[in-house]
Amino acid sequence: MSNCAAANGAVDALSELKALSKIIQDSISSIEASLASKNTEFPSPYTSISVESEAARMQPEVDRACALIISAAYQLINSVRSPRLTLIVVGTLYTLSAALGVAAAANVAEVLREAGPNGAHVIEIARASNIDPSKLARVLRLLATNHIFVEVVPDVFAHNRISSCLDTGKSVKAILDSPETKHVDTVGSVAGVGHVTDEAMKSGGYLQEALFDQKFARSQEPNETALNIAFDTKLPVWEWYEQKGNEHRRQRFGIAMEGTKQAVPPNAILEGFDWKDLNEDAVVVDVGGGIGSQSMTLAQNHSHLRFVVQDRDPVVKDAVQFWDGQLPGALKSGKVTLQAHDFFAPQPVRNASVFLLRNIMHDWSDKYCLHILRHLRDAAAPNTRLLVVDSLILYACEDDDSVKGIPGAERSVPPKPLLPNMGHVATVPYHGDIQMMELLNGKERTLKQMKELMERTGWNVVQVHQSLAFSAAKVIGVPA
Ligand SMILES: C[S@@+](CC[C@H](N)C(=O)[O-])C[C@H]1O[C@@H](n2cnc3c(N)ncnc32)[C@H](O)[C@@H]1O
Repeated sequence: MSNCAAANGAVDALSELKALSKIIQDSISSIEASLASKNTEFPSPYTSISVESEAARMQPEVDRACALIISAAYQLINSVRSPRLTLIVVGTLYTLSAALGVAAAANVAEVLREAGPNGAHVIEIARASNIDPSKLARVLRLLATNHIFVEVVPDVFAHNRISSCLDTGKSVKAILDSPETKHVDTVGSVAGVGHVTDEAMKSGGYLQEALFDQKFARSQEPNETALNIAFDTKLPVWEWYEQKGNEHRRQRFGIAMEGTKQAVPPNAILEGFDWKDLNEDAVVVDVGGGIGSQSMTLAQNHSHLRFVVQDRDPVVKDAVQFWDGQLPGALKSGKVTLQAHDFFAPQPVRNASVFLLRNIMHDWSDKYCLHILRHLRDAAAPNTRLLVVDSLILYACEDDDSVKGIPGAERSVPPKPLLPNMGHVATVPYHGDIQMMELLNGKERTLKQMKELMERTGWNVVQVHQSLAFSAAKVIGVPA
C-alpha cells in the first residue's frame, strides 16, 4: 500500500524476514561462544529461577545477544502474523494481565511449589483460595499458552521458570494465616505483579476517558488522571494510598519498588557511578527513597557511606520493618537514617555528597519536577552531585536532535531492520511511561528533556549511563 511509511530502508518482505532471522541466528552463536568461554550454561525454561541460574544472562555479551533475539523475534512475529489478528491480540492483552493478577492473588505459585515437580490438579490449586476450579483452570491455561506455568496433562499445572518468579517463597499456610503481610520480607517481584495488575491495570481501563476529558486532557496535576476516574477519588495516588482500606496497596507498592531491582541486574544501582570513590561517611540522601531499597543495596556494598532515606511519613514507618529485617543494626548505628520529608519543601540535609532521585522524576509532570530539583539545588554544596535514576526514552525513529558531547550520551545503533530504539526488548519503559500518565500525570523522558529540566534548575549534566532496562539509566548533574 502506497501510504505506508517507507521507514527502515523498506526492503522487500522476504529479505526483511531473512535479515531478522539472521540477527537471531548470529545472536545464538554469540551466546554459545560466550558461554563456552566462561563454562556456564543457559538456563532451561523448565528450571526454577535463582541468582546462580541467571549467571549466564548477567554476562554483558549474553545480555546484548538476548536483547537482539527478543527484538528480532517480536518483529518477525509481527511481520508474519495477519495484521488484523495482531490488533486483536494486542487489544485483548489485558486478559493476560488480568489472568496473571488472579494467579498471584490465588497463591498458585506457592501451592505448586509445595506440590512438587509433577504439579497439582486445578481442584487442589483452587482449594487454597476457595475459588471456582473450572474458572481458575481457564485462567491458568491462558497463562500456560503464553509460557507462564505448564499444563502437564489436562487440568494439571506445574511450574516453569517464568511462573517460579511468582512465588513469594512463603508457605501457603503462612500466607493464608496473614494475607495482609504476604509481601513483607519477599524480594518484591510478586508485589510488583500485584501493583501493576490491580490499581495500574484498573486505571489503564480509564485512560481514554482521562485523555478525552476537557479538564484532565492537558492537566499536569497528579490528581487529574485515569486513576482518579477509575477509583472515584480526588486524591493524588500517594494520598490515596494512605486512605483507610488501602493500607495493603501502600505497603505492597513499597515492596514492589524493592521488586523493580529484580527486573534489571539486581545491583544496577552500583553501576555507572563511582560510589567507592566517595569519602568515608559521605552522605547519600535518597530523596523519595520509598522504604529505601536502593540505599539498602548501596549500604550492603559500600559500608563507608551514610544514608538518609526520605519519604512520606507512613512510608518511613513501613521502612523500619524493611531495614530491621534486611540489615539489622543499620538504623541503630546511625549509618542509616529514615526521615519523613516532603520533597516539595526545602531540603533539610545541607551536607549531601549525593542527592539520589530514583523513579521520582518519572512520577511528576515538568511543573512539579522543577520544584523538586530547585529545592535540591538550593541545599547543594559545591561538590554535591545529583544522581537521577530513571528510564531514558528514545524515539522509535532515528533522532538527529539527540544530546551529544556528554560522556555516555551517545547510543549504539542496532542493526537494521530493528527499530532504532531496539523495539520490543525496550518496551517496559514505554509501558512505564503510560502507567505514569495513568496514575500521576508523570512521564518517562528523553535525555534531552531530562537535561533541560536539570539545567533550568541550576544543574549541569556531566555524565550519562545508558540502559535499556526499566529505571536503570543514570543522569549525573553538578551545581552549575
Ligand atoms: C516510585 S516510588 C520510588 C521509591 C524509591 N526511590 C525507589 O526507587 O525504590 C516514589 C516514592 O515517592 C514518594 N513520594 C511521593 N510524594 C512525595 C513527597 N511529596 N515527598 C517525599 N516523597 C514522596 C512515594 O511515597 C514513593 O515512595
